[in-house]
Amino acid sequence: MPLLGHAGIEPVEPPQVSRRLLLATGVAQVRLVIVRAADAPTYVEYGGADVGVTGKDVLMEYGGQGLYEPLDLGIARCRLVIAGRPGANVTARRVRVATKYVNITRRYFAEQGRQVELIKLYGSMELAPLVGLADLIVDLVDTGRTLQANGLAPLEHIADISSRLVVNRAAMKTKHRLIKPFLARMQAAVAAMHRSAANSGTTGKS
Ligand SMILES: Nc1ncnc2c1ncn2[C@@H]1O[C@H](COP(=O)(O)OP(=O)(O)OP(=O)(O)O)[C@@H](O)[C@H]1O
Ligand SMILES: O=P(O)(O)OC[C@H]1O[C@H](OP(=O)(O)OP(=O)(O)O)[C@H](O)[C@@H]1O
Repeated sequence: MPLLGHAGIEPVEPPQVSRRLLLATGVAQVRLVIVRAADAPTYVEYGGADVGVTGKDVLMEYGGQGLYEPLDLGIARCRLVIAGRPGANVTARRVRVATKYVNITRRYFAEQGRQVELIKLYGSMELAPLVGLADLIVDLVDTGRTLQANGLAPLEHIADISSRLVVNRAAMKTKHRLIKPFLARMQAAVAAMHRSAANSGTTGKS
């Protein structure tokens, strides 16, 4: 929201309070669509929204070639890792891995020629190794506090994650005159955020 504000886009009612999912803004041609992070690529690919914001983890899991990804917003930074009990045997012949990122996980292990059994979960992955549901998990880590609180540790790094701006391919062409200056303003807002984070000694995490 602060980055959008920087780019001159403010919703007329605060989304944290409103129950509306389609919000008017101060700019006549721009409305805000409120969806779950995991649904953002679908809305943008199929034209339910021209532009979207979502995590790189979501985009990697979604896959496909349907979206432009012109800007790293540099917020919501974290890492996608394999985690398990410290010292867990990650090269055992057949390990069970619990995650909501089944596509990423399948790809990652297949590229390394490692055989795994995937268990799809929708959240609280850290619980799975504690109750013997899985040997390993694939999940996001920021401070590491959630892993630590559950007696787990990061074992392998898969990817650095942050929020990205995505754009519908057709809209990029047909609404170029609206989208191009918007992208430029968002880019300037991200640069300004990084400058002020550097000056105040913070990292730009959300
Ligand atoms: N600890 C974290 N630090 C930084 N960014 C994070 C962290 N956890 C999640 N994110 C980012 O926020 C996005 C949404 O988070 P998460 O996957 O936890 O959604 P959720 O809680 O399942 O949301 P919903 O229930 O609305 O679907 C992630 O895709 C990721 O990019
Ligand atoms: O390393 P930490 O700083 O502890 O952050 C990691 C936690 O953050 C994310 O969960 P989130 O808080 O988004 O909750 P949810 O996925 O269960 O909704 C992720 O799934 C981890 O559980």
